[in-house]
Amino acid sequence: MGKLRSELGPFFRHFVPQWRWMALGTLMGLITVVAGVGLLSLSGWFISATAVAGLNAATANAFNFFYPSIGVRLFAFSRTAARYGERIFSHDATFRILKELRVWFYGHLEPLTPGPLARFRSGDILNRIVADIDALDNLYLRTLSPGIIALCLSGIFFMFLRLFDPMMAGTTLAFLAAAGVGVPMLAGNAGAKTGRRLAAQSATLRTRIVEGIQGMPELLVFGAHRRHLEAVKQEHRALIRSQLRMSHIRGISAGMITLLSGAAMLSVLWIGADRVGRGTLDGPELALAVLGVLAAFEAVMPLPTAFQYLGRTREAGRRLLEIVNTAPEVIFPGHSAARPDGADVTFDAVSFGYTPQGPPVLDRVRLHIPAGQRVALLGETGAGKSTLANLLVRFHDPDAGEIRLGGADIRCLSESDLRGQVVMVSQQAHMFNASLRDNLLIARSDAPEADIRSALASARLLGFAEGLPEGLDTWIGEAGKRLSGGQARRLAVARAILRDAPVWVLDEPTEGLDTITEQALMTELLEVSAGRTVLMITHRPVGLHRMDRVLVLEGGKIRERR
Ligand SMILES: Nc1ncnc2c1ncn2[C@@H]1O[C@H](COP(=O)(O)OP(=O)(O)OP(=O)(O)O)[C@@H](O)[C@H]1O
Repeated sequence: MGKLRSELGPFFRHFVPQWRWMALGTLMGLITVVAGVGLLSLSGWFISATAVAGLNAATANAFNFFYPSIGVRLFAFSRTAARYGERIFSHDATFRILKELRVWFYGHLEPLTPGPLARFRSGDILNRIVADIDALDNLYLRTLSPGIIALCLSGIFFMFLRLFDPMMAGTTLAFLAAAGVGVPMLAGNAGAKTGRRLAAQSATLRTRIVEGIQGMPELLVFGAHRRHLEAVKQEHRALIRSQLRMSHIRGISAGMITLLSGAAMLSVLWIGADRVGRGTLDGPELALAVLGVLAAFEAVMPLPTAFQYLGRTREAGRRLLEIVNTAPEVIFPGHSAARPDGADVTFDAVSFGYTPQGPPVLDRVRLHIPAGQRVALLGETGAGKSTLANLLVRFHDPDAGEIRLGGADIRCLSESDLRGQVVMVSQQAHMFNASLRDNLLIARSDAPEADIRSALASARLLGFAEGLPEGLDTWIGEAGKRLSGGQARRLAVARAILRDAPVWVLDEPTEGLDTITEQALMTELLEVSAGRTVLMITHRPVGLHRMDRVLVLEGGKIRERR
């Protein structure tokens, strides 16, 4: 129970704001089953009473057909209306809760980027935010609400039957308890392991499929697509085996409920027949009780499946909490505790390593870039240049030392203040599956057309953009696939230009460009970056002579190039 609470408890907090819709949905569900019981028992009583009354001309004339037939119509109508209302309110509540949960989960994902999130595969994260959150609908829609409905209905029906005969009422309650508590517990136990497996297996399958689609060109070129397909098939087979087992459990528990409802009817019929024989109950009342019992079992019918899938829901909850409970590497203060005075950048004895065991990537790095100075940073591949850039935008924090911007420790700056000061063009700048214009507007959503065009012109991309079929509104495809590598790079540079921040970090901005475009872009970059503080990581000699300083990162330390 304690484990259940720790696995699912954190999610219930998000249920509270929706309690009105949830209560309304549950109330409607209760009215539906009560009306079902009323409809069937009253109809049974009405038909039998009419038949009995018809046996004798005197009673036939005195029999009131009017009120019972109104009652039947009323129950039929209210059942239909309440069922409709129940679907609307309970689903509305569920979707609102899922929306809340998704936003909450996304809020926890953001600070984990890129550090701790790198441990997870993107398909897996997608699965958590979509399928695992969807699986939580089981909690209210299939467990909590039907559970409350079944409990209330059992109580109401017990009190009602007691009016006719306590023994019939007690027997029915015992059968309802067996069907509403016993069978769900059995189903819950039987489905717990498989349910957990089911959640894990569908996550693995989805992840593999997403990875297969992302890596399709590689798989095809290296002829590994058949092997990949075979792995997908195997995972699919395992998933089907689990689903089959869950279907068996579902079938068996539905059969058990049907059996119990039949046994309950027979028992009530048995007891009732005895009462009719003794004259304490009349025939139509017996029909009322027996058919009422049949209808009452509708309330417990959904419970075994809900409990059977609780294992899957718990696994989904565990997978979500695994991310939610991961501590972010970097925490920004809500408000800046200091204001940068200028745009000079200082690395003060900064050390950093990705793992505590290995040698540090940066070892007590000292670097001061005065405001407005442009610095090139060279170094062998793997030397730690991108790491240094990532520290400046706080993708990670140093293990030791301090990074200052305008004299202020960047850890004192709020996220928006830091982002407003430092812009980075990373090596793998992501292009969104949107128009070229939208890809630029993520840098400055209110940028006027003139600024967008000027940024594109500076990045040597305006001619190309204007030549596209729909100009700047042309869709650039998934991850910018409809752009060449060099065009995507220039678009990333155009973004930085549009952002207009005082400090620029450019991680190999001219990588993938031909020499002429590279030289033109460098010239333009040096022009538009005039007056800004620039840290440019590069492997290429182009434009180095026009930088204020050229530094080399080697063995975790920085030295001036001679
Ligand atoms: N997220 C990470 N987790 C663990 N190690 C990492 C991570 N990112 C980089 N490294 C390691 O840190 C070291 C420095 O990497 P970094 O990307 O900073 O080098 P770089 O100088 O920018 O290389 P390149 O010129 O090839 O881009 C490398 O040994 C790399 O394997």
